[in-house]
Amino acid sequence: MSWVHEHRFPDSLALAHALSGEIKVDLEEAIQERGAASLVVSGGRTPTKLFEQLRAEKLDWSKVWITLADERWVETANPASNEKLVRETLLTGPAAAAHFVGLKNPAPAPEAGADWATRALTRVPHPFDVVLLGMGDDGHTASLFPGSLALGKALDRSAQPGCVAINSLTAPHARLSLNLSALLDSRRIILHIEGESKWQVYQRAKAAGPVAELPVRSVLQQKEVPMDVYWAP
Ligand SMILES: O=C(O)[C@H](O)[C@@H](O)[C@H](O)[C@H](O)COP(=O)(O)O
Repeated sequence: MSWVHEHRFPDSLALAHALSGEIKVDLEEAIQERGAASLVVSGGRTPTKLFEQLRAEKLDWSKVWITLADERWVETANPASNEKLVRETLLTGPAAAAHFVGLKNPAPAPEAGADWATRALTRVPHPFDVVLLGMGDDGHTASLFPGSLALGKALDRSAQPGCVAINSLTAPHARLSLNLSALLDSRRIILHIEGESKWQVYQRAKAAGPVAELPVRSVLQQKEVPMDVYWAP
């Protein structure tokens, strides 16, 4: 699958150093060419080391816009909040100067908050310069979960880029996710996964099969946006 470039590292720190430098170059080039840069990040445990490296990178963060690939519908003070994770681990140090656009809003549920979040997303320069995705052992990425009733709507490539309320059958919290059209409204997608079990899921996802079974296939099988996979054991 020549469209996807794989990068394997001996450990997560080596990956974080390399990927941080890669993203820095992308953001600097965007600022140089268009006067602004945009980065979409995912939550979860995997990106913490990367965020700790990235926040210290020397670039004009005041010209960088950052948003989320998905959000759990909890208060932003809740430990499960992706916004909380990003504010505490990425938007500090030099990167504190970046502009952050969160997805959580006062709506009582993501279904009621989706339109607001979609409008908020338009404040982030797009096509997004870098979209950083994670993956679960069930093959979800962002909050595109297998078995979710809203998965078909979220994967509809004819839909306008935006946010979709989506609930997982297994993961906690109601969620809001960028739909596939929004994720592909980008110049580069990077899938950052760590651990042997995720590497095995990724190998399955690379093989042909239904996207609904392993929704990460929706970004692995597309040929619109260059894609890299960064992996460490
Ligand atoms: O809100 C989230 O949880 C993330 O956006 C989600 O897509 C994450 O990337 C995967 O669930 C992997 O999470 P871990 O890095 O914790 O394994």
